This record gives sequence, structure tokens and C-alpha cells, in this order.
Amino acid sequence: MNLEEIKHLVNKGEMLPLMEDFYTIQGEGHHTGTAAYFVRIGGCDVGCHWCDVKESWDPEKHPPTRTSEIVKKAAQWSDTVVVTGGEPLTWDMSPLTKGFRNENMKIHIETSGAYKLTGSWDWICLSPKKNKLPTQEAYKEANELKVIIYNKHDFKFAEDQALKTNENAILYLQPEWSVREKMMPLIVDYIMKNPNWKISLQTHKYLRIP
Ligand SMILES: C[S@@+](CC[C@H](N)C(=O)[O-])C[C@H]1O[C@@H](n2cnc3c(N)ncnc32)[C@H](O)[C@@H]1O
Ligand SMILES: Nc1nc2[nH]cc(C(=O)O)c2c(=O)[nH]1
Ligand code: SF4
Ligand SMILES: [Mg+2]
Repeated sequence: MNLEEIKHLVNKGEMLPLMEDFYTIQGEGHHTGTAAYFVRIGGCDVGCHWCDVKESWDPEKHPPTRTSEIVKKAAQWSDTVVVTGGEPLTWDMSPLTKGFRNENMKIHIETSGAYKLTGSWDWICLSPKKNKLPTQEAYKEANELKVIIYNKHDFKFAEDQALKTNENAILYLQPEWSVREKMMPLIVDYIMKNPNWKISLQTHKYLRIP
């Protein structure tokens, strides 16, 4: 295939820049502790300064891969897939999620919600970012809202985001990893005073698994 053909397929979401895929345990949020196959799609220009996968940002660094190939491998490992990135909604997620649907998989996404919500999802984890706020549709469709707490102002940001999110979404505060020791006590205190929130920890990092 020549470069133009590949570009065309990536534009349609039939090929995606695949950074990595791996079978592990969901470490964060509502499904913490549950085995799932992770598919990490390259490409993100949201630019969070504390992002823990900056290597994912440049899509050119990750090989364009056919969605059919991604699906085939994932289905061999698990009945649940978590699509993450990078920012997966950089791309049209319809072909990829159609493929997973055909395999009767449960399809989850980790997203900032900053771009058009494409694809068909059983679980949407919305993690809004100040630099590029989610679309209205992302707020409407989110199953969980997971706000990263890096500093004290982020509690206010979390409340603002919760007001915009549908009322059924489950609310999580997750410490930014590098400041976890400082922020965890503040989060614990906040949640005891505001019990509509729960804490989410990046348990895979404590477990030293991917
Ligand atoms: C790497 S992002 C990829 C998906 C999407 N771009 C997003 O931000 O939701 C996956 C999850 O990790 C969170 N995250 C990224 N860096 C983090 C860090 N340093 N500490 C805690 N959570 C982090 C994000 O907020 C998001 O919920
Ligand atoms: N185990 C594990 N759980 C995760 N939950 C969200 C992750 C992500 O990077 O999107 C992630 C990840 O990278 N690993
Ligand atoms: S939106 Fe997600 S992948 Fe993009 S920089 Fe922020 S945390 Fe990293
Ligand atoms: Mg991660």
C-alpha cells in the first residue's frame, strides 16, 4: 500500500496508529480490578503537562494498523476491551468498535471527550481536561467522570465538570501520580465532606503491571 492509501484509511478510521495493546487489569475508575484487553491508539494534542503517556502524542511514531487486525488479537484475549491513547477520539472510532461488536465484546473508552464522540460504547470514562474541554455529547453520554487532581483548584474544576455531566455518571477524583502523596489526604478529606464523589487510584502502578 502507498502512503496516500494508508492516509485515506486512517482518515476513515479503518487503520489506526497503534502504540501498544496488552492484556491487563483495569487499574482505574469504576471497573478497577477487572481483567481487560487494552488498545492504546497514538495521537493526542490536548497537551496535559502531567500526562503519563507523552510517547503516545505523535501519531507518526506509531504504525498504522488495520482495525480488523486490532480486533482479531484483542478478541483472543478478553471479552472486554478498553480503548485508550493518546486521545482515541482524535480518530473515527466507528470501524474499530464495529469490529469489536461483531465479536460481542464489551467496549470501553478512556477519553478526554475533547473531540467528536464516534463509535459505539458500553462504558465511557470521561476525564475532562482544562486545556480542551469535552463536547456536549461527551458530557451527556459519560458513564463515569474521572477528574485528575493535581492541585487544589482541581476540586473546583471537578465540581464544574460534574455540573455539566449527566446525573447518572459516577464521580471519581484521581490523584495525579507525581503528587499523589500530597494530594491523597486532601482527596480523602474532600470525599468525606462530599460523599457524592469516590476516589480512584492508579492501582496498576502500585501493582507494577501495565
Ligand atoms: C493517558 S489518558 C488516555 C485517554 C485520554 N486521552 C484521556 O486523557 O482520558 C488515560 C487516563 O489516564 C489519566 N492520566 C494521565 N496521566 C495521569 C497522571 N499523571 N496521573 C493520574 N492520571 C493520569 C487520564 O486523565 C485518563 O483518565
Ligand atoms: N492497568 C491499566 N489501567 C488503566 N486504566 C486506564 C489506563 C489508561 O492509560 O488509559 C490504564 C493503563 O494504562 N493500565
Ligand atoms: S488528553 Fe489524555 S493522552 Fe492526551 S495529554 Fe491529556 S492525559 Fe495525555
Ligand atoms: Mg495509563
